Amino acid sequence: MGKWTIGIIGGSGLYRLKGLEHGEWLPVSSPFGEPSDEILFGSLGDVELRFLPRHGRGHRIAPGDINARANIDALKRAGCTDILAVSAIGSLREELEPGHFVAFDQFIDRTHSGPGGREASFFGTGMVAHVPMADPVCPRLAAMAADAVEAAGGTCARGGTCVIIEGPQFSTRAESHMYRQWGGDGVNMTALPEAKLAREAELPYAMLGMVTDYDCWRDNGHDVDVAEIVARLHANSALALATIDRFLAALPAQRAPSPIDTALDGAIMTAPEARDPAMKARLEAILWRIDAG
Ligand SMILES: CSC[C@H]1O[C@H](OP(=O)(O)O)[C@H](O)[C@@H]1O
Ligand SMILES: Nc1ncnc2[nH]cnc12
Repeated sequence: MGKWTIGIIGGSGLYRLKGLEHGEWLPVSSPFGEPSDEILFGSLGDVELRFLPRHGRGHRIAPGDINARANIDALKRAGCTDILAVSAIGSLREELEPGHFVAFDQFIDRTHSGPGGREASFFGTGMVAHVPMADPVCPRLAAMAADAVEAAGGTCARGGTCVIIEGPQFSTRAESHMYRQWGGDGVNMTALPEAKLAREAELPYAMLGMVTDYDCWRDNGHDVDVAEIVARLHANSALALATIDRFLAALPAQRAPSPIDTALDGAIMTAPEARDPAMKARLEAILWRIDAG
């Protein structure tokens, strides 16, 4: 059993957290490049908190340019044990109305990862690792996030599949219909590769999607636009902040271990003597537990 240090990644409309005790924005450098912003260090009661706005304060960074490796590495260096990500999402289901929340449990990846774009792994040639992603979300965190939405007076679906598109354009109507046929419940541009990297960093991750719009599958002559999304984000911001407060307040005093804490056990394929030393050095924070053990 140990202490919680919760990393909150704020999406569109969530660039600051109010009410943190001794909250201080501090730079955290990462060998993977620049994180989206400084990290807000603070605490609420007994819980340590680290907050990072995914697009940077002022929403400077486009979805495809977010350096998710630097963000996750910096949160790991900042001591996080778990990550709760909050994101705007488009709804692919009639019953998921704007204003509702979804604690997703599955993702479908439609992003284009690779050099110069979204780097989707800390590992690669020189040190090869394959972590399990069958269940990309920590069920314990997701359930607590859904409880927190309800405690704050909101509505939250428990489970659902989010399709992560490359963006920055919204989907075509044909794509939106296809995502529904695939079983998608929501659509977003940012939860991946973030969730994959969190798993490689052995950080349990949950994604709370805030429905800002119906994606364009409805064929009712009203398609998604940014003005509608921003209005919804403003209307929902108090609920999002209250949800985070409730989430933190309801955490058990002690953190029981999660199987995700050891996700790298058995995942690294490269023999110790064949590992690239420079790569190993860059992976210092990700491999802390393994190297310390
Ligand atoms: C403002 S609509 C597009 C924007 O919103 C979604 O998520 P996030 O909250 O992380 O910004 C989507 O992925 C896009 O980044
Ligand atoms: N309709 C949509 N498509 C992709 N990302 C979104 N984020 C919020 N609404 C979205």
